[in-house]
Amino acid sequence: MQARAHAVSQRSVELLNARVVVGAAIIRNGLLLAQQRSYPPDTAGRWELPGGRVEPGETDHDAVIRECREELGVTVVPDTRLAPDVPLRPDLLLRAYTAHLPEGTPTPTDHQAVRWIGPTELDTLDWLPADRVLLPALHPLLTPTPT
Ligand SMILES: Nc1nc2c([nH]c(=O)n2[C@H]2C[C@H](O)[C@@H](COP(=O)(O)OP(=O)(O)OP(=O)(O)O)O2)c(=O)[nH]1
Repeated sequence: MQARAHAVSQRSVELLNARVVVGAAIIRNGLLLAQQRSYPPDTAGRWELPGGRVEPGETDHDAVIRECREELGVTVVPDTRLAPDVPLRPDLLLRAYTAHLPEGTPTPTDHQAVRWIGPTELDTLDWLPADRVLLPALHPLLTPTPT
């Protein structure tokens, strides 16, 4: 029991010191923008939210805006936290924010592709494992496209 308590508290300490990767859940017209990684080889082809590591001294919101400018060439407006943080490694957390895009067309700079995803496609993409944890929080934000 003591060993387990030690392991749990050790993990809490690690997570307190963890770096944050922000992910932007950009929603427009009831669709979510997903992007497909092109590197490294073990994750190439899998889907994720736009985003990346928060730099020292930077706020989460600033990091969302910077990463989306770098990766998509557009200026998003971050809104609220989407869900609890998802641990990626002992020293890294994924923190997702909802965001909106007042104008512009996202164009990938270093990803294979970007796609606007509706509610019926959401579960079918080959998401990175941490992003899969976010899918239940994303579903209520998406609306079916009228046929
Ligand atoms: N951006 C982003 N990264 C994610 C998501 N889910 C997930 O597991 N990751 C992982 C992949 C990477 O190991 C790490 C972030 O890497 P990154 O390549 O996007 O971030 P970065 O631009 O700051 O990193 P780098 O290229 O400078 O190494 O987080 C996600 O939804 N968005």
